[in-house]
Amino acid sequence: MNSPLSSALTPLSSGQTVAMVLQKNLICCSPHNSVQQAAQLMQQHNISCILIKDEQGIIGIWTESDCKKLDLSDNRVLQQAVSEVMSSPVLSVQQQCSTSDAAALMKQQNVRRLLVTGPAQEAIGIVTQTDLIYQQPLEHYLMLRDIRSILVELPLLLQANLTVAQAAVLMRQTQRDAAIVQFENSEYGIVTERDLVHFIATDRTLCLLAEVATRPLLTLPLHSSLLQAVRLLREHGFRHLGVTNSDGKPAGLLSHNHILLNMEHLYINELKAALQARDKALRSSESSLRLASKVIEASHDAVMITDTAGIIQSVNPSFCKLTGYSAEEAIGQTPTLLSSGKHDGTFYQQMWHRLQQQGYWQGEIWNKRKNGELYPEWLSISAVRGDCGTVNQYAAIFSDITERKKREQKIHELAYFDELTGLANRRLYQDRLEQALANAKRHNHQLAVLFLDLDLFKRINDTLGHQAGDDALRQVARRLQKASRSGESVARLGGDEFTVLVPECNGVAEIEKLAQRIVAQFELPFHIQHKELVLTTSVGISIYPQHGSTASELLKFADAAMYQAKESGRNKYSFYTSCVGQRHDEALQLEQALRKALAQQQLEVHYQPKIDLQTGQLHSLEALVRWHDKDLGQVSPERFIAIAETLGLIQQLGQQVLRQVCYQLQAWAELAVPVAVNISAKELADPLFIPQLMQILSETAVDPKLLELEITESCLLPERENQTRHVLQQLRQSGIRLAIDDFGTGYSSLSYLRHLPINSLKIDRSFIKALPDNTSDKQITSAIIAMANALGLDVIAEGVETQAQQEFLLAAGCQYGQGYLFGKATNATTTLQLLRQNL
Ligand SMILES: Nc1nc2c(ncn2[C@@H]2O[C@@H]3COP(=O)(O)O[C@H]4[C@@H](O)[C@H](n5cnc6c(=O)[nH]c(N)nc65)O[C@@H]4COP(=O)(O)O[C@H]3[C@H]2O)c(=O)[nH]1
Repeated sequence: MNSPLSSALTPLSSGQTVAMVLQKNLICCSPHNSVQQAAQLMQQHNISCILIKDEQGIIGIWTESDCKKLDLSDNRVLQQAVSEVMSSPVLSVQQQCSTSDAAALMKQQNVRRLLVTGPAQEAIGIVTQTDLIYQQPLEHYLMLRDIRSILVELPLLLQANLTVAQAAVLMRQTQRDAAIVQFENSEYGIVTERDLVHFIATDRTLCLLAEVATRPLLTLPLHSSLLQAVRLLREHGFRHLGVTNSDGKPAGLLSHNHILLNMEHLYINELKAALQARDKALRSSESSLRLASKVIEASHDAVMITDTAGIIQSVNPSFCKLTGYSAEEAIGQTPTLLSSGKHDGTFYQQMWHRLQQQGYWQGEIWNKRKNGELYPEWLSISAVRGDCGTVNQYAAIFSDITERKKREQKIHELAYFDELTGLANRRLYQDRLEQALANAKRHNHQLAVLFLDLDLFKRINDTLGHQAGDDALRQVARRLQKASRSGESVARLGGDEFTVLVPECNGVAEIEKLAQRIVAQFELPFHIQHKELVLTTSVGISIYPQHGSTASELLKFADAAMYQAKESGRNKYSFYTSCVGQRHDEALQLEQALRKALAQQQLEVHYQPKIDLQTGQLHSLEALVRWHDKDLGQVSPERFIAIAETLGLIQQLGQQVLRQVCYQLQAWAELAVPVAVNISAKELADPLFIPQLMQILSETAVDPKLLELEITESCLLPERENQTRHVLQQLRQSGIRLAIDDFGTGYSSLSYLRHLPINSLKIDRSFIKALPDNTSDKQITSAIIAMANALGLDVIAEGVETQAQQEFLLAAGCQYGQGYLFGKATNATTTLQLLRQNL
């Protein structure tokens, strides 16, 4: 049923059936009964209709409103058989019929009552429009509205001298179910359809209204609420009410029916509004749905909707992109389409169990793309329930987590592996060592730790740059892996330090072989940046349980043994002995003493002369730092300068030397002797170096031309070329001279030096040492001197110890020399004497 009423009543009386509201007192009469007899029965039972029943059952109905259809002026009509005036057939509904459907049927058939039948089609009662409407929650509507709010029809006003029959005619003609009767004394009464039944029953149809009409008329003012009107009607059991205007005159007749019809009208309007609101809500939820589907469409996550049997109903574009299947290929299939085969039946069973129990599952799962590629995904599945709570669908949302897993793997690798070489890092090595040690203790076997440090690696890093250094470390890692056997683990602890762990060994002989294999790996040159370089390593070895019983002891002792190997000439291996340990402790002592010496400015500068080879005259001095510790004695600068560099103390040390030299130059002002100072690469790279040097120069008022800075080739890192050139230019512009120290030991070419603002080259003493006998050294030295001269640079030979060396150098064109032949470095006082003699 789609009538407005049924729509109106459906939501308001949902769930109600006719059986709940019907009137069960069915009064029947025979078709042969007269109209008057039927009316008498109705009056007797105070009912508004009577059913006409024969042997077959109910054949018709006669109601109050049928009375006015009769010509009551003819008395014979009262004796007419009711079957002649009844309505037939009687419309009926089943008792289970909903009140809304019944209301709709009444409206459709324009009747006010329906017969209600039971399961065997037997008549069990009557339901009227009034019964139905009274089931609605009317109070709220009635209370809020007054009588004026409904259309009160103008009353049919009948004079009291009319007969009942005349009144019935007028009522029929005007289609009224009641009329106001006006009496002579301005009093009002009423006559209704129901009264007509009574008049028929009592044979008073020809009486005057003045005699039979009900009086006085029950009235309420227009402004009264409808609720008051309904209550009054119910109270009196009336169905009509006079409505008076402000002067008390009857302005209308309000019938029970009229109120109910209006209520119905109101219902419909209310319902229309409710339906409109519902439609609006629906539209907005549709637009929400559209929005949701757009979001799903645009989602970067793959979305797959299946029915409860797991059949794929829809997928979004990301699904197609991720899996490689088009929507057409996927829809209608089950998710096994994507199954990787990596998970067993139990996995999926648990997933479905959880879904059924909790309506939700999420986790990591491997699936397969259309091209067969397996990939990990993060999957969330939710059960989608309908309004009544039953699961209608499953929604699966997933994303490819390959990249995330790679990142996690990378993080894991970074935590345990060395990024540069791919070897185990210190942390992993430490873990492995602890584990191996526990194992060795449990099974009573030996274990060895080999500690490696590349010899002079810093030189590669410093002269060829970090890229070359990194290349070298990678190649070393590969060679160490080649030298070690399975089970032995190679790690890089940082810098140029490597370790090899032998978790189980049978004594020194076996480890010695491994150490030899490692050293041998370094026999062939390394190819780094198109250069062939020879790298060597020093290896220190400690063994459990002979040398130590904890991981830290074993590492410490292997490290100490490595130093021992280095000191005994590099490219060697050395087993730990207690005296090695002693040396290691000494290194620590040295560190502490150096810090103290710097803090207390205990370092002293000595001066070694540089001689003009042609004249034999002193040309200038080189400042060389000296440190005498009261416990350690005289410590060689090579040793403590290397320590100062690793401990980050070199800037402090350099500052102290420069300050001492400049104050000395100030003191020797009248001698105007140039002094060269060694500057390490780290000092030169320090942005504070120039400002601090300038500060010292201005503090001491020393002529910058008297100061020469000796820098090694390691200061000239190709990767810092621009910065270094800029610093050197600033120094040159201020008048300070620049020399390249230890020339020939690094990898810089003369053509490269040509672009730098330098004044002189110092040939490393290793080339001078074997002169003039060693032919290749002779050739190298001569070439350096010739090229330096060609470039307009001064050349000075270091470590000149013999007359022969001096003669060779002089013959080769070298202007200056420095070495024990001319004098060792001496303190300032002794140097001053020398200077005076020279003058
Ligand atoms: N065998 C031999 N050796 C000779 C001869 N003539 C000079 N020497 C030594 O050669 C080194 C020359 O200094 P270097 O090459 O700059 O090498 C220096 C320099 O690189 C560094 N150094 C010394 N003083 C300083 C300083 O104040 N600052 C910095 N950064 N480094 C310094 O320590 C290195 C070693 O200094 P020293 O031990 O004083 O060693 C000095 C000097 O005593 C000789 O005829 N035969």
